[in-house]
Amino acid sequence: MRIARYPAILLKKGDEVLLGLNKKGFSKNKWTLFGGFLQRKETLLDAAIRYLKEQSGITVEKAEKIGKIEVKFGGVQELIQIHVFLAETFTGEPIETREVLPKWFNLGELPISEMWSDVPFWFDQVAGGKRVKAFFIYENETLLYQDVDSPPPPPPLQPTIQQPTAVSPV
Ligand SMILES: COc1nc(N)nc2c1ncn2[C@H]1C[C@H](O)[C@@H](COP(=O)(O)OP(=O)(O)OP(=O)(O)O)O1
Repeated sequence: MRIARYPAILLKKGDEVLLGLNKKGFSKNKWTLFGGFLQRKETLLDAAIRYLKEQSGITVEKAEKIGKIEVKFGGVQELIQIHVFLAETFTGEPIETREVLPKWFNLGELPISEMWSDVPFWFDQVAGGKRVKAFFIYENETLLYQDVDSPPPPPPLQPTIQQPTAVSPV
């Protein structure tokens, strides 16, 4: 099965998140994270940052990989992998582009009815900084199946400490 990789970025400012209303494409008329199809020779992070800039005018220097959302549509031999990044430090003001209308939403007031139906199953976790891994199956626009998992954070990197070798008494 073909895998389509989509880097996407959630920008957070206090209790608000920036979403984009897509004016065209697969997610037309839906509010989504900023993102799109991964191009050749790009890392997921570089592409997520690029899409945010292109679609909203906002610049971020760093973002944390926080989720992997997999989506399968019935009858389509393709797995959509949305690689979600979270960013909380940015410069610039959102500007409308030809493709996307960006808008800040309070976390308690998301436009759920105008978002993909999988979003309520993982959005709060990601916005709260918790890692998430999820798999969804759609039939057309109807969500048929969901499996949501919250993997524990990776262990902190430990410096390798060389244990002193025991000296045997003479
Ligand atoms: C179908 O399930 C989806 N769920 C969620 N939560 N988000 C999705 C889904 N499909 C796409 N997205 C996200 C990925 C991106 O961040 C945006 C825009 O995606 P879209 O596929 O519309 O992107 P385009 O670059 O416009 O691609 P096309 O030109 O191929 O339509 O939504």
